[in-house]
Amino acid sequence: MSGEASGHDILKVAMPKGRIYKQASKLFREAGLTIPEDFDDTRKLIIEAPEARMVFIMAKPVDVPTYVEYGVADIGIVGKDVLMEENKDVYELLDLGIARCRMSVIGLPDWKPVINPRVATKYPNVASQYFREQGQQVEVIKLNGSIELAPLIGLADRIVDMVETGQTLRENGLVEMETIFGITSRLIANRVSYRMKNESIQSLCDRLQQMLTAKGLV
Ligand SMILES: Nc1ncnc2c1ncn2[C@@H]1O[C@H](COP(=O)(O)OP(=O)(O)OP(=O)(O)O)[C@@H](O)[C@H]1O
Ligand SMILES: O=P(O)(O)OC[C@H]1O[C@H](OP(=O)(O)OP(=O)(O)O)[C@H](O)[C@@H]1O
Repeated sequence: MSGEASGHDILKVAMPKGRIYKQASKLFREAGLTIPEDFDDTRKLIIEAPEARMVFIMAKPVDVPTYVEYGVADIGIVGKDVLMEENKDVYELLDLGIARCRMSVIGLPDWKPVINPRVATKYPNVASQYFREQGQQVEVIKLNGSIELAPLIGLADRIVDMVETGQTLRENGLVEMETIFGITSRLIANRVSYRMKNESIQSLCDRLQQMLTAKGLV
């Protein structure tokens, strides 16, 4: 029987450490999966959930598509922002409706157009593509966090970053100029795993989808 697709395959799931994973584990539990009690507090990086027939791999969010593309994880949970930036060869299966925010162009309220403006961002591919499509030539500067600092201290004219409540913008006197796209977390799958473990992956998708629909989340 080995290698055959069945509804009982163990799924290796890449989970993003940080702000998404408590929301994701809540979703899994609401879909009826048994996730270990200490899951939300542990520092372990590989966590077995035998009753759910899953093994969780606790990854840095931006690395989730890499684990899934290489097949060391069958499926993963990741923000649309990371999917757009990383452009990996994975299937996007489901919109989980969690960690909702948006990718925007942000600047100081008195911003004036300049030739070849500098744009700071954690998402250089997203920013380059956006400004290219707008027909604007910009210099993109990659930062890894506290992106809102860049226009405040003169490193960049504008930034491309995520906005959720708008609190970070308000507290730093910045304004949202344009929204590029909306963001939620997605369930993704490795292409081979999706074929080989189709029944297990499809059954998980169905359970999650039913629960999300019942809760009106997507
Ligand atoms: N303010 C926010 N509101 C809602 N969702 C957000 C917000 N910021 C980020 N996200 C979503 O959560 C994902 C993970 O964000 P998080 O801040 O945990 O990761 P990270 O900053 O990449 O991790 P690390 O801190 O380890 O570098 C993002 O890819 C995005 O989809
Ligand atoms: O609209 P808000 O609710 O204020 O949320 C938006 C902020 O959240 C994220 O930052 P994060 O907390 O990940 O910090 P970092 O960019 O410094 O890593 C994002 O980069 C914004 O700065």
